[in-house]
Amino acid sequence: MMRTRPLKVALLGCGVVGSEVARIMTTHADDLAARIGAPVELAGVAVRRPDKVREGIDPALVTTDATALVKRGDLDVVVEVIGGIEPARTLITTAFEHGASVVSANKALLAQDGAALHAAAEEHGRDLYYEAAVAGAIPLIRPLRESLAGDKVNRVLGIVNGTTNFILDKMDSTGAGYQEALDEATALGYAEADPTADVEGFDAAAKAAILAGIAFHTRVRLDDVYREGMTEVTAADFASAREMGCTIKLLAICERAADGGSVTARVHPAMIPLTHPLASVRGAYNAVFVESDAAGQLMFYGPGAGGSPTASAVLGDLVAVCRNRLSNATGPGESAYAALPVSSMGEVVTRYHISLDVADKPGVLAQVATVFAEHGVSIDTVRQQGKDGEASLVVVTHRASDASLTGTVEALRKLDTVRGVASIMRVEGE
Ligand SMILES: NC(=O)C1=CN([C@@H]2O[C@H](COP(=O)(O)OP(=O)(O)OC[C@H]3O[C@@H](n4cnc5c(N)ncnc54)[C@H](O)[C@@H]3O)[C@@H](O)[C@H]2O)C=CC1
Ligand SMILES: N[C@@H](CC=O)C(=O)O
Ligand code: NA
Repeated sequence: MMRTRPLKVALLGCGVVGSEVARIMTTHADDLAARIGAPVELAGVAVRRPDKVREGIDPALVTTDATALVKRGDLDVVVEVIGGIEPARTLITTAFEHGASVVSANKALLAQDGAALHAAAEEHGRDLYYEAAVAGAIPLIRPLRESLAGDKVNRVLGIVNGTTNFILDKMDSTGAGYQEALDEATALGYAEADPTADVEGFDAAAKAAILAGIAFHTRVRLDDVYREGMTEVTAADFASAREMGCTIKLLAICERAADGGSVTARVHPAMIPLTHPLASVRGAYNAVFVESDAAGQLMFYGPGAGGSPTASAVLGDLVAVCRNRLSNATGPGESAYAALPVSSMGEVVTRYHISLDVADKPGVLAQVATVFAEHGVSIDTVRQQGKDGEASLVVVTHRASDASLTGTVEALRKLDTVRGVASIMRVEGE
């Protein structure tokens, strides 16, 4: 039966995502009411620039005082799509204190302060939902939190940043320059307010922290995630990748150790075979593999960024949270009972593609091979190309620990015959 008193929703932030949330709340109002069992009313919209014309939003609802809005006391749900740490964190905790549940898209905040925010939600008997925070429109948080709650997840691997996938895809497929591709991603609403978060891997690392925490029922913070961005990926790297039948993607990889006693989480560019499903993820799309004991391998794929796709995830959470309000229930909170330590990057085991500039003379290959052997890193293939007394040597290893590889590279740099290490890239997905 439909309740007549509307559920009151406040929107904090009306940018790329917020404006789409407001639009869909209006255009789909009847369907949302039918699905929830009560109408949903936009009770206030906090913005930074009040003079901006916002189509479809009653100017009487607009305020620059987000704090007063969340303190009203009559709100059922606060949707936080401002981004960043403050004032978002204080606004969310204030919303809980004043009786509202919260839907957020803020991965940076959740990766840093997720535990405290979950605790605040629990203390006040309210919900904290954030499907939009990881991989945009793709349902991933809810499947991990709910659908896979009876299984044991061992690995989560994928592309979780739309901006960098868009840039890498353009560089690979059209030869576009980095800045040109980044400007386009920004204009399309994919990039963070400060795109450094995207290109330096902070955004993907925040998402990896959130995914690892939920998947492994443990606490993983942004600082626990090893991070390398994609700003150093060059056209030459793409050429090398192509010669190996690979492309380059920025991956987030969260793994449970084989003995189950610890986890790792990392973000870095990696070569993957063109035959791997992740290689064909184009533009701002994301794709994530989840591997678990009982289910085996699952793949989640879809738009990972952009106003409308992200608003879809926010609206899905809004419906879920509103339903919970009507039944005086709350959804699952934080599950961190496993309390697993997060191991350092040195313990991660994978394959490597190393490109060296070396002197083109007899014995160099043997010297280089000896260094690899001394560090216990087994070589899979070597390719050498000579040019005017110099040569480029490309070594692809078998699986080795990151610590052994780091030791190998340090020793290689000390060889007189090695002029430089042109690039080191991990090889995944084989
Ligand atoms: N754009 C995207 O594709 C996605 C964004 N997100 C997340 O959604 C959130 C919002 O992102 P966007 O909409 O892209 O950013 P945006 O920069 O377009 O929008 C944020 C809005 O908040 C406003 N704002 C800033 N401080 C405020 C304050 N104190 N009070 C009221 N309004 C304030 C800004 O003026 C701006 O209009 C961020 O946490 C972002 O990481 C998540 C998934 C995808
Ligand atoms: N900047 C982010 C937005 C979505 O999370 C991205 O590009 O993925
Ligand atoms: Na999502």
